[in-house]
Amino acid sequence: MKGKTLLELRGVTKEYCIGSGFLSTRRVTAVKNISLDTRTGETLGLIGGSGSGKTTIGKLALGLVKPSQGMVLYKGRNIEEFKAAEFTEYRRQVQCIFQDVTGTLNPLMTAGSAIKEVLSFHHGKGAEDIKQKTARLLNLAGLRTDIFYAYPHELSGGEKQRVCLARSLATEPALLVCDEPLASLDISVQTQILQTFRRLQVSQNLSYLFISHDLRVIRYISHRIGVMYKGELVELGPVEEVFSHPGHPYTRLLISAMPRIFGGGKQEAAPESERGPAEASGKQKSHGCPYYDWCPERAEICRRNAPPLRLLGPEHWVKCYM
Ligand SMILES: Nc1ncnc2c1ncn2[C@@H]1O[C@H](COP(=O)(O)OP(=O)(O)OP(=O)(O)O)[C@@H](O)[C@H]1O
Repeated sequence: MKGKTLLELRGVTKEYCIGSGFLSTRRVTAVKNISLDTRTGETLGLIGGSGSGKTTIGKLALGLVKPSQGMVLYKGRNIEEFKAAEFTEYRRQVQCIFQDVTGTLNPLMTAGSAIKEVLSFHHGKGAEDIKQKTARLLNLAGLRTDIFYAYPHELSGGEKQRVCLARSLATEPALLVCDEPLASLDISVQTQILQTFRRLQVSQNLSYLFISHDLRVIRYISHRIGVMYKGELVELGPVEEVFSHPGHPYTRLLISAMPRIFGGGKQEAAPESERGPAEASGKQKSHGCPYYDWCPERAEICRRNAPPLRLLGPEHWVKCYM
C-alpha cells in the first residue's frame, strides 16, 4: 500500500549551537544525514531513546527549524524555496499535535472558541457555518458537542487532547506530526485516542508522522517505522517486517526489552545499552557506528567506518554491516 510521497527529508543534518560567544559555543548534532518520507494515508512511526532526535525530525517536518544540511521537501518541493503564500498553505496542510495539551490550549478560551478561531483564520466563512463546522469537528475527534462551551480546566487530559485534534483538523490537513501525543494519558485513554487516530486516518485520508517512546503504540498505529539512535536513523521498514525480522542490534534490543521497559503501562529507565557510554560521558563519536560500544555483534570495520543504509527486504533498510 504505497501512497504518494507527501513530505520527504533528504540527507538532513541538524546541528544546534549551544551557548554564545566565541569560546563557549558548542555544536550538538541532533540528527545526522536522515532520509525518510511520509506518504498519503500512511503512518510513519518514529521510535528511539531520549535525545535520539525524534522531536527534531518533527520540527524539521513542520518547518519550525531549518536543516543545517540537506533539504525538506513537501510534495516534491524544497520548503525553503516556498514563497510566503506557499509557506502558509504548507503550514495549513501540515499540522501538529504535541504532548503538552495544557500549554497548547488557551485557558481563557472555550473549546469551541479555540476551534472557531482556526476555522475563521483559514476559511473566513460566516458565523453560522463556522458553528456547524465546529460541532462536526468535535464529533470527528470523538467529543460531544456540549464540550463547545467548556474551558480547558473543565476537561480531562484525553478530552483536551481531542480538542487539540479537532483544532488541527480544522485546517483540513494532509499530514499530522504527532509528537508523543499520548504520553501524558493513562493507558485506557491512550487506546481510545489511538482508535480515533486510526478512524480519522481512513475517513480524512490523513498521513501521520507519529513520534513515540512506546513500541506498543508505534506498532499499533504505524505502517512503516523508523528507529532512531543518537541522531541516526538505524532502521526503516514496514512495521511487521521490522518487528518480525529486526535488522539492527539496537532494534532487537528495544523489541526484546519491550515488556521490561514498557511493562505495566509505566515506562522505566532505558536499558544501559540504550544510554551508552558516549551519551553518559557527554562525548560524541565523530566516525564509526554510533552503536559500536554496546553492540554484541560489532566488528573492527564498525569502529572505523559508519555503516551505510542497506536494503534488507522490500522497503526495509538497516544501517549495519552485520
Ligand atoms: N533547541 C535546541 N538547542 C540545543 N540542543 C537541542 C535543541 N533541541 C534539541 N537539542 C538536542 O538535540 C538532541 C536531540 O533532541 P530531540 O529533542 O530531537 O530528541 P528526542 O528523541 O525527541 O528526545 P526526547 O524523546 O527526550 O524528547 C538532544 O541532544 C537535545 O539536547
